Amino acid sequence: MLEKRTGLKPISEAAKSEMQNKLNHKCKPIGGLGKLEGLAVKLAGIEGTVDLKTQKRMCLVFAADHGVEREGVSATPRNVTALQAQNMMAGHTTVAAMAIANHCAVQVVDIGIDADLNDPKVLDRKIRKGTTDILDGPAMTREEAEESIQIGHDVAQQAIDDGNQILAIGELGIANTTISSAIISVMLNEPVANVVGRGSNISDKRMLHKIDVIEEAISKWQPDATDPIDVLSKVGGFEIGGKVGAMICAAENGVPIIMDGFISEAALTIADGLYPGISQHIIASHASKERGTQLVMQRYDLDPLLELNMAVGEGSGAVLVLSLIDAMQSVLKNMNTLEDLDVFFTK
Ligand SMILES: Cc1cc2ncn([C@H]3O[C@H](COP(=O)(O)O)[C@@H](O)[C@H]3O)c2cc1C
Ligand SMILES: O=C(O)c1cccnc1
Repeated sequence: MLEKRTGLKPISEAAKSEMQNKLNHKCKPIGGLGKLEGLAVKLAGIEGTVDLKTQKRMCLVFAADHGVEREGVSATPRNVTALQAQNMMAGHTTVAAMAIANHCAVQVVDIGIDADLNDPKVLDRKIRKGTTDILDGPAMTREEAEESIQIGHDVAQQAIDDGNQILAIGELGIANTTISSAIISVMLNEPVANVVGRGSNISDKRMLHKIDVIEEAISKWQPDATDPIDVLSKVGGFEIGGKVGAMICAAENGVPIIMDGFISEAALTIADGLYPGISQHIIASHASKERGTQLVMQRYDLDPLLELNMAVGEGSGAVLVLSLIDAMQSVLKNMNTLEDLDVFFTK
């Protein structure tokens, strides 16, 4: 199913230089808006126009459970995934609260929660009730890995067809910083200890155990870094596949997609393995507190806009970037140009 895709919409170099030119003519020092100028230029390149379309936005939150939670790698048990999924659609989690402040809709997608939710607000695209414990077997079959990507693609396409002009992606899944570390370690060929972090705030002792668990799983199943679906199936998670599919779909449609923290980083390594260069279509929001973040950003030539020391996930960092995008829209619309005011630089 992956081979049949049409390909990513090319980045418009013309729109990028037109946007930079526009910003250079605003009545401010050249480059004065720093990374915010890069953000506007990148958005123009993705959308293929300087008339940015950003008003209608949605955060897609892929939620799933993980067999490896049984190994004691997290600060809470797995039932928090289901609890937070419903709490989120009621408007009361971190990303839900921040989305309200940023005029962003939130849609939770149950792609593998280990519970019967029966909540009409949660989109039911469950593959199965959580992955296999990666110490007992591969997390999922190859078919399930492909299905997870297809679901993410379908859900993102629906969001775009419904008129959303910009997407943010988040997740829920107790133990998903463990599997994200495994994926990043394999895809970047980095020792596990260089990428792993404290997730939802675990102790030193638990973190050492987390490293052991990941190393054991990688050595047991030998995921092949040249085959991203193999990596996703052996040490991945359903919500990561969902994010991969959403990234691919957005890039095909020329719709900007804002990644969140560490779990998005793991998804990016898989998406880039399938579509090299896809990071040009993706906005990096914040630098997650997890250790591997800098390695991922460097590898894919990304420069996160925010450094807030956050470790929540859910899409919280991605949604915060919407306020920066709104600020740039206002700059583009309301600021005078140098010519309007007869200002010239002498340097
Ligand atoms: C109360 C609570 C709310 C959360 N919201 C997001 N996460 C985040 O933490 C989890 C990943 O961390 P780990 O790999 O350490 O389990 C995911 O559910 C992620 O969304 C939460 C975690 C907790 C505990
Ligand atoms: O960086 C993240 O995305 C993250 C960190 C801790 C817990 N959940 C997510």
